[in-house]
Amino acid sequence: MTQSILLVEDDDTLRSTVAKFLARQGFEVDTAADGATALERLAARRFAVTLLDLHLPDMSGLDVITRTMAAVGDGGSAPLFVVMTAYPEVRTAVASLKAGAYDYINKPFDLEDLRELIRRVLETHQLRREVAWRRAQAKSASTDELRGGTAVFLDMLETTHKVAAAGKVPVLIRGESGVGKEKIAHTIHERSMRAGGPWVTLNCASLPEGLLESELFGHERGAFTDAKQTKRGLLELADGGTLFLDEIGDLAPALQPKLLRVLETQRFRRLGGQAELSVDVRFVAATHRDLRAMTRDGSFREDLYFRLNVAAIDIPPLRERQEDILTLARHFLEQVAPEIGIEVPRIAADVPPLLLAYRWPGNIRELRNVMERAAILSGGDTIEVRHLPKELHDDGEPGAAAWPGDESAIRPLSDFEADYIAHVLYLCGGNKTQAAALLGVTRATLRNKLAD
Ligand SMILES: Nc1ncnc2c1ncn2[C@@H]1O[C@H](COP(=O)(O)OP(=O)(O)OP(=O)(O)O)[C@@H](O)[C@H]1O
Repeated sequence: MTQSILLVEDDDTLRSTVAKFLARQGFEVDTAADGATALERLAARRFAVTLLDLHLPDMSGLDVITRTMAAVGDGGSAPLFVVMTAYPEVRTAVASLKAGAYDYINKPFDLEDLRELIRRVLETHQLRREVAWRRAQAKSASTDELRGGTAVFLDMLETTHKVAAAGKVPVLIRGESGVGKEKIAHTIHERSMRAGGPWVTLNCASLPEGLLESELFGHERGAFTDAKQTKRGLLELADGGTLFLDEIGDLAPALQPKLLRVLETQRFRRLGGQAELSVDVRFVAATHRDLRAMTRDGSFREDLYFRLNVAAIDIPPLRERQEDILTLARHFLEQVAPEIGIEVPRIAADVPPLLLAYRWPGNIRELRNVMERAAILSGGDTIEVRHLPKELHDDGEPGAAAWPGDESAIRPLSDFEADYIAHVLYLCGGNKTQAAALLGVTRATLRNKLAD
């Protein structure tokens, strides 16, 4: 792949000599003779390396670095600056390294030395990305592992790992609500060579069309009434990394061709902007909808569907991988117990059959909620049937049989109280002070009731 270099130098002779030399080395070279042009070029596209003179007619090279770094922000991937400085200016060189430059070379320099420096900078940068990638891989394997051991799940995981390694190929993840689409998407990012780059997410159903568009593409100052400042869109923030588009089936028809264009060209314009910006982004989309059917009724563009669907991953619903239910249930108990300050509860023998028989319409997210609620209610002891929500007793009919039909089924009042306390605690994310306030009791009373 041809690598691009931006050369910022106001001395015409030096600029043209270095530019020609670098072009002969096989680099694609772009030039700027002042700071303002350099900033424009840097905002418009990514360069493998930017060679920067510190003395520019309109600003110092240091300003160029500082402003670019500020515009990139924490999440973005910063350009690699190599500063060109006259020999007595070592202190300025040090200042530019502090500001974010990668390396520097003293003027006058030998062109061969420059070539060697650029080679080294590119190599080190690549190595750093790889180290970040390996670290992220090791971390994701140890701390936030995906749980599941059924054949369908392992198959799906194998596809995920293959897809992760497949360069920039767009991925479409399909599955019911709560099956783990976002988690799989994140796994793809973490197991890819982009792991060291940004991970950015956008829920296409979360914002009205206009806001979503400016969120994605960014806007120039004055693009619309409220656009007081130029804003970089998520596409720019995801440069060098992965952009996760959740609920892609909800993307407004007007935005579909715009997204298609970015997918195809990796180029776009900010709202109200003239300049074409280019990015290096991998797209991973997810949906619980049947996009194929949506292309037939015209609500989703067929070309966009085919473009997204280059690699597809189907996550099976939880009820189709029953053996994973108990593994996940235990996993969530182990996860939540230290968070709410209890021992990991045991599970009574009559609970697993109910967990297995239930259809889990909300899939893994619902299972996690049920187990967290039950853990709170159990107080760290044993999780019993009464700690499970009603839906699990009479599958899928919440509210039905709320009151017992005959005397033998009547439960003590304290059971209902305990259920209700658990529910409120659950709503408060386990925060006892908040739950006590809502229930109109003191924290001590709540603690006693939980201990009963
Ligand atoms: N294999 C798994 N092992 C452990 N936890 C999982 C697994 N899959 C999903 N989860 C957890 O289940 C919850 C739901 O997952 P996630 O948000 O990825 O689902 P989703 O399909 O994207 O949901 P939605 O359709 O609502 O956006 C999260 O808390 C996630 O951490």
